[in-house]
Amino acid sequence: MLKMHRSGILVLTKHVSSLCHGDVVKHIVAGVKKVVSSTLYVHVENASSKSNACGDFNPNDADILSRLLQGAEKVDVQPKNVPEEFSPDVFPFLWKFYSEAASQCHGLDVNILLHTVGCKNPAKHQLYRPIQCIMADLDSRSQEVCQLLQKFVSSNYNYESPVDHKLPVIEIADYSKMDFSNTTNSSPKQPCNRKGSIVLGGTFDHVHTGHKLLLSEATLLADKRILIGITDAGLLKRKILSELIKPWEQRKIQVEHFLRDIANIYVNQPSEKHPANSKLLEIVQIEDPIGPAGTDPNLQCIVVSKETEKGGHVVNEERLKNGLNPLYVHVITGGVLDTDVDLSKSTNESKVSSSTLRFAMLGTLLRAPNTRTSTSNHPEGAYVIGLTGGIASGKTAIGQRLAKLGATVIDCDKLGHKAYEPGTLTFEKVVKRFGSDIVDKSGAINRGILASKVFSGDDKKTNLQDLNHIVWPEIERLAKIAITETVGQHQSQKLPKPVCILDAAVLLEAGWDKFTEEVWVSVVPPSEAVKRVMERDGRTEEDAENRLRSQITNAERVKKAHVVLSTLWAPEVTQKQVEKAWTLLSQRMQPDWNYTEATEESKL
Ligand SMILES: CC(=O)SCCNC(=O)CCNC(=O)[C@H](O)C(C)(C)COP(=O)(O)OP(=O)(O)OC[C@H]1O[C@@H](n2cnc3c(N)ncnc32)[C@H](O)[C@@H]1OP(=O)(O)O
Repeated sequence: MLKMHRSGILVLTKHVSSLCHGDVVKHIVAGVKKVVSSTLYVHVENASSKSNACGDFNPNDADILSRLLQGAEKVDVQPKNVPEEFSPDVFPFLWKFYSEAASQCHGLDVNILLHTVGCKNPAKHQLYRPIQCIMADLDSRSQEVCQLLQKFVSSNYNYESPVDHKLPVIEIADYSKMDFSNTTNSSPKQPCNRKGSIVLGGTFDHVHTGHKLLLSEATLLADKRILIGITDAGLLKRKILSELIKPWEQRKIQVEHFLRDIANIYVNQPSEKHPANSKLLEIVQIEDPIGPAGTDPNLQCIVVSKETEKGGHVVNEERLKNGLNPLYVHVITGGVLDTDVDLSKSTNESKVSSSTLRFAMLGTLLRAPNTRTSTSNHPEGAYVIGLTGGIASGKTAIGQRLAKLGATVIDCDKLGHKAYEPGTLTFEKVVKRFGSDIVDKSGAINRGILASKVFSGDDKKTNLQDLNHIVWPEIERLAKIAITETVGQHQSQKLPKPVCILDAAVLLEAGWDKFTEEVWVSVVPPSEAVKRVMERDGRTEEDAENRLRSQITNAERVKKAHVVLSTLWAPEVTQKQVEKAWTLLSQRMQPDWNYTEATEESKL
């Protein structure tokens, strides 16, 4: 059985055209899967457009490597980073490798290195993440091959390694068992030429396989400059689960890190000194779908996916209007990019797109649970989860599902009603503040009348603030009593620590997150919430919107959420999310659970 490593570099010596053949990539990825779990770098040695130096396979691996090393050792005497044409098979290879890895190796972050592709005598390249082993398509039983590979990797890359001895070498592809017939005499293809300065755009929420392909092909086609427009939050409001889209700055950094890792690029001003033939990367914020692609005269090519090809033509129409040359539209091989898929019909999380990745985040832990502080006035003996969300976001349905799984749900809306029952001090305070016209014939507060004072009219804001100010402390007191009673019952029956769900619509506005271990937020789009309030409570659209506006937004809630759930789809989809959230919660309630270790593991 092979030892698993967190990270490694795979050296592929066979020519890309042969690597693209049949199931070769599939076999290679299956081999990699047994060796690395977290980060993989892939070095493609032979991507030249000329006939491949080592591709018509020489059975003597050491010979191949010696030749590679001769190249590596000559770096000081030869000019570095000399551009050359590369084989068009690089594109299908990238697509095959990235998509095969996405389907076989869940959680493996693959980075196919491109600084050698289309470049003679590349300079030593910096790998930004440590590597623990070398994998190759060469026979690692030979000590000579292993030593040469170790030398090859150390002379071509700067990297950190957590192992203090030489990196272990593992063979992952035995070509002798693969069929390469038909690969050598295929008709010659046109080599790939650089297309000048390249532009591309997108949301780049989670850099997934589709984005990696888009960014890789753009990098290969660029000769001097890559301009990337990343969408600003305003453009994203209509996307599915838009609240879960990462902030712009974070999305920019992810794109930049990926490109710095795989290619010879720089991000500061061109006047400064940079390695020969490195490419300038510019990332800008775009507030409309066209961005600078429509106005920058120094661009030659736009890189798009099949799904966004139309956008490329829209850009060209805009350029023509602006008196600029149209761009060459390069459509990448395969890939699914930022299209919002219909998750109500398909809950298949394996299809890679940003929306499916956001969907997969539902129910998972997004940040470390709160730690108790001496000032948090935290109820003892229970694991308290604040369940919140906008009006009609489905909190009650989620609470009921959690109750079936074993949680104790404390309904704070109901406690709110109890708080000002006749005869209580809170009743007197509310009536004193809002007038006796809110008291109905039975002597109880008429919530409909009270609601009209706090959700509509000129004074609604102050009125709501005052009502909250009077009622929240009492609801908090009643909620804490309910938690203490639950703890008492569990202790007397020798049951494990209870999970108490504090179902509270305005938990965050009230600042009650300070005495919870976690905040779980239920989100539905505002339009859906309004529709539900009209149907559920028989309210007018205006009334429903007023209530919604009196609360904070989904995005504000998600910023403080540990777990996000959504009842937007069929009940069974909600059930799956809740079960996932509950299972993960049970794991983190174990005494030996550790956030740092768990998040490291979940990256595997
Ligand atoms: C910190 C907390 O979350 S405690 C729980 C919420 N309760 C409070 O804040 C107490 C003040 N609220 C109240 O007294 C009542 O809700 C009233 C008088 C405003 C309205 O009463 P009713 O019309 O019967 O509404 P009800 O209490 O059933 O609540 C209906 C919706 O109003 C919203 N709502 C309730 N209180 C508030 C508030 N203080 N601010 C904004 N929205 C509120 C909720 O979103 C709730 O819908 P949801 O359960 O789908 O989320």
